[in-house]
Amino acid sequence: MIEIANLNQFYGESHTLWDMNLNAEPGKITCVMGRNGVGKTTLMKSIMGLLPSSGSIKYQGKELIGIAPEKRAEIGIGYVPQGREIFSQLTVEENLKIGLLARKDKVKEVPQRIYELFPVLKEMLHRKGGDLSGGQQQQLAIGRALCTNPSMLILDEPGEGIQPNIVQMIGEVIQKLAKEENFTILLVEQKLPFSRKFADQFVIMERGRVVAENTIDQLTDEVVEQYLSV
Ligand SMILES: Nc1ncnc2c1ncn2[C@@H]1O[C@H](COP(=O)(O)OP(=O)(O)OP(=O)(O)O)[C@@H](O)[C@H]1O
Repeated sequence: MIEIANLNQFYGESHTLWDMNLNAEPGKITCVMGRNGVGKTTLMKSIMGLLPSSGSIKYQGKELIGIAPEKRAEIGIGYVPQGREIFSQLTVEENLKIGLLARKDKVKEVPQRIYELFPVLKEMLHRKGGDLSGGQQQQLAIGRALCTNPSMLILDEPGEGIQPNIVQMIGEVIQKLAKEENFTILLVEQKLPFSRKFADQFVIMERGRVVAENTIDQLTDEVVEQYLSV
């Protein structure tokens, strides 16, 4: 369980997150939505400690504010950033092994489970990250995050710029992690069909604040019209 309370974040003088409160539970997919520029990515980066913020972010009861990003990975939070951030000159295997560096247990080999979830990564193990398609890179970014041995995944727009069948497959993998392995999943996703199909809960942001949250069946056309239509 992640519990965010009174979270504030500033870019210099610019106040971006305002007293944000948000909880995400294990076994569930919580989808953060909102129009462009409302602070979704800023929230994800703040949770990972990549941006300074104040307030409280507790994961499994442990306070994360003041803890370095690499320690947050050690505590069990895996991060799949917007734009994937694959190392294009490194091979698929080398990219995956970067995830292993965050582990305390000194595991040196990529767990087979990653290749079961994403068979294409095994097929392309010795290819350069930069040679992969967008969909393959997204699978690699998720695989690399899973190599840190997390119990929670944060994904920032995993479906962005990816062909629909791969987006679907990624949704199914995330759902499997939540339902079968009790992962806490917090993801930013703009696409309504994806959220409605895979999420359990939604949270809508506007100008750095949470303005609506509920179970996904309550994401009605009226709510969409009010907060998400452009
Ligand atoms: N490095 C930065 N320095 C200053 N302001 C920033 C910086 N990054 C983002 N912002 C501003 O903070 C606000 C929130 O941006 P953020 O990227 O978190 O929004 P978002 O909801 O993720 O948007 P999108 O859907 O376009 O990805 C925006 O007004 C943006 O211009």
